[in-house]
Amino acid sequence: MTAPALPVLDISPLCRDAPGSERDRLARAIADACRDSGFFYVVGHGLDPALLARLDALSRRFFAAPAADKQAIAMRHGGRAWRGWFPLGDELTSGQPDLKEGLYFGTELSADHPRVRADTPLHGANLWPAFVPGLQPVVLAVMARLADIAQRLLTGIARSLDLEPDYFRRHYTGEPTQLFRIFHYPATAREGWGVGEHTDYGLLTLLAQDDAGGLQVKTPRGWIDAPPLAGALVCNLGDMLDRLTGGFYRSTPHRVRGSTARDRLSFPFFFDPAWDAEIVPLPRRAADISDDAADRWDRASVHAFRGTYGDYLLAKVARVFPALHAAVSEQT
Ligand SMILES: O=C(O)CCC(=O)C(=O)O
Ligand SMILES: [Fe+2]
Repeated sequence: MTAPALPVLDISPLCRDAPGSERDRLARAIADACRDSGFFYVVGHGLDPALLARLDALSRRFFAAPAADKQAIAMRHGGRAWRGWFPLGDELTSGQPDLKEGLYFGTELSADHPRVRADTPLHGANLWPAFVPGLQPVVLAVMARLADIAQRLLTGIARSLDLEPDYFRRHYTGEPTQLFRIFHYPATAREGWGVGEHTDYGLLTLLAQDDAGGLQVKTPRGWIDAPPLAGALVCNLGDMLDRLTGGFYRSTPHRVRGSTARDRLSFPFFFDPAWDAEIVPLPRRAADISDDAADRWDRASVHAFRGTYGDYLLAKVARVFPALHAAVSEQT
């Protein structure tokens, strides 16, 4: 395997009681990575490889099942919670059908949670496939671990911006919005993208991937591959860090090649601000907002956005799943 072009950061100083000097050194490396491409690998994160291997095996069992079985948990059954399975071609990340199928999960909320009772979109219970009973505990365990890693990583990002380490947790991620997806890119002779060019919507994405490869990142030096690196997670910044920092840190466009020779599985986890958090620039970043709407993949300025993270996310979801969004909106 050739050495990856993206930096590899050992975040273990954030996961144990490391001396301040070690954390400062890591914060400087985080700042460099965030100022450059906004994509980096993390190691020393403590996610148990055996747990990931189990997730991989169970996911393969799910996707290998006939479509009729998978239909039992199709996203339309998830209603406004936006959970469940969607088939190949249903998601339009950048206006074109992606060559992937997938499972959507989020924070597990029961029917008596106030936001579920209020019919808040994207809130509710997950849908679990009865024919892969082991998936539920494994997905929930992986999500809990990734949330802890993301929260710690945000303390490093805060330090890299000269903020108090718990700045993000205090202001944005005390009650984070968390989305977890399992994507299957079947080997196909069809022309197209596995996922079209886009930026992620929230704060941080942590991605585990199998060894097939296909993820590509738009760096200041052009498109490069982000190949799998054993034991590492890929981390990238989302639109909300771009918005909060006035463009000092950017959400970086990326895409996934359509799989040709073999299938690919990936496991992105999105760690985002609280649903009702108002997203305004950080105190010392408001003065020098640099807008890049003209260069962005969707020509939409993240800096012109006003409102809560929930508003932002919902508008994005409506664009990538227009048919489902229309159907779900009609039910209300
Ligand atoms: O599958 C991947 O490697 C990336 C997926 C992705 O970019 C996303 O879901 O936002
Ligand atoms: Fe993405």
